Formats: sequence, structure tokens, C-alpha cells
Amino acid sequence: MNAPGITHARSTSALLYLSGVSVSFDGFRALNNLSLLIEPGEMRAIIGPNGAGKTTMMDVITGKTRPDSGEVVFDGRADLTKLDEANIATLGIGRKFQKPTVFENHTVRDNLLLALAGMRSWYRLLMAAPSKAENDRLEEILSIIRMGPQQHMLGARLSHGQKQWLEIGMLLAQNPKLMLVDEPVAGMTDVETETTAQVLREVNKSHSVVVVEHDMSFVRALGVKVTVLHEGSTLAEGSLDQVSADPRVVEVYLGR
Ligand SMILES: Nc1ncnc2c1ncn2[C@@H]1O[C@H](COP(=O)(O)OP(=O)(O)OP(=O)(O)O)[C@@H](O)[C@H]1O
Repeated sequence: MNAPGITHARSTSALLYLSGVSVSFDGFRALNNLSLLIEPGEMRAIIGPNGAGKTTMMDVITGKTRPDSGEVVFDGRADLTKLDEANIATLGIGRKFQKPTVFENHTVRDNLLLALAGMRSWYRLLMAAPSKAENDRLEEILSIIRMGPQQHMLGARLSHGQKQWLEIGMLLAQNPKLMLVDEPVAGMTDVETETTAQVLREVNKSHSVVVVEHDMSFVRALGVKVTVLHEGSTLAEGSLDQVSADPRVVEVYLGR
């Protein structure tokens, strides 16, 4: 049975299907007939110059912005243009914004336990010990985000990079079918950037991911298919080497 509120859309085997999506703000086309297809299990990197429409695309997928036209289908069945943000999150789309928002007065472990239990369960978390299943999952996530040694540290004491990894872990705890990650390495050192690529590659073993990022060394380290957005449309798609060799991409983005 379908969850309430789901409107059947076109049937597709893609996890995420955008076709002909346009969004205008006061007559300015932020997205212009955009199409994108993410396969189940895939990790995709989205790059493009400032104002290319990357954030607007993420906003359309999460229901924050309604497209003026076009199709947005998730998991082969749900028409996301008909759902609100809460319903879309329930369907299994999780988003990590650029700025980390971990609970600073709680340890890494408790931040993850809160995310595992769902934010409604503060009381349960404080009053009851985690179940064996919760503990096992917690250990698994700590290992994926490489923060086992820091699990008893308070959020406030973490470095910028560690906060980002913890937040990736908190998103993972909610077990979304698709993780959207906005500029995860902004402000990171080179070593943190490399670790973030390793963390996301590990995440991608069990989750589909769409990551927006400007940092080319990071995108190279991810080693996944890249979509280049420009003026609200797909300009090029392929490996980083392929799109980097495309004169149009050099002209509008990489050559700058
Ligand atoms: N709410 C809004 N009202 C008016 N214009 C907007 C709004 N949101 C975005 N825009 C415009 O739409 C265009 C696309 O913006 P968007 O933020 O999606 O680009 P981006 O690729 O994410 O850029 P950046 O890399 O700088 O984050 C920009 O020209 C922006 O000014």
C-alpha cells in the first residue's frame, strides 16, 4: 500500500527522475528545462558555476521550491511536485546543509543516538539504555564516519570537519534512500577533504547520494559520474575527465 498523499507518477526504474524542470523567480529562470536521472545505489556529483541552479535543484527535490513545470519522480512512483517537505522526508530523502548543526552540549554518541531514535525520543534516550540493535547500528555508523575514537567528545569540541562527518552520520542514522549533501568540504583542510571523500564513498556502499560541491580535488577523489549545471540546465555529464575536457565546461566553469 502507498503512503498517504503519494500521487502515482510515470513509472521509472530510476531512483530520482527529473525531466523538463523549470523554476522562475520574478521572471528569472533559475532552472531551465532541467533533466537528471539518478540510478538506485548511485553517487552523483553536481558541479557548476555560482548561480547555475544547484541549490534550486536540491530545493525542488526536497519540496522546498515548487517547479513551474516538469516532472520530479522519486523511487519510481512518487510525484514529488505534489508533496510537501515533510512528506518527502518521510519517503526517504534526507538533506545535509552546508553548515553543520550538531547538538554541541551532547557527545558524538548521543547525537547519533538521538538521530537513530528520531528527534521525538529525547525522553526515551535519557531514560533508557539503547537497544542492542541501536548499539550495533551506532558502532557501524561511527566506523563509517571514522569517529569511533571521538564518540565521547562533546559536539562543541569537534573540529569543523568532525562536525560535518557527525552530521553525515546523523543523516545516515535516519537511513534515507537518497542523501542530498550540500558543499560538504567548504572550509575544510586538504586532509579533511580527502577524508570526507572516503566517508562518502563508504556511505555510498549502502546509500544513494547526490553531492553538490565546487572543490575539484574532492570531486576527483569521489571518482563518480559528474553532472555540470549551467544556467539551470545540464551542460555536460560523464566522468570528471570527460567533462573537464569539454570546451563548453572549460569556458563557463573550469577555465575561470
Ligand atoms: N528565492 C529566490 N529568489 C530570487 N532569485 C533566486 C532565488 N533563489 C535563487 N535565485 C536565483 O536563481 C539562480 C540560481 O541560484 P542557485 O542558488 O540555485 O545557484 P547555485 O548553483 O546553487 O549557486 P552557488 O554555487 O552560488 O550556491 C541565481 O541567479 C539566484 O540568484
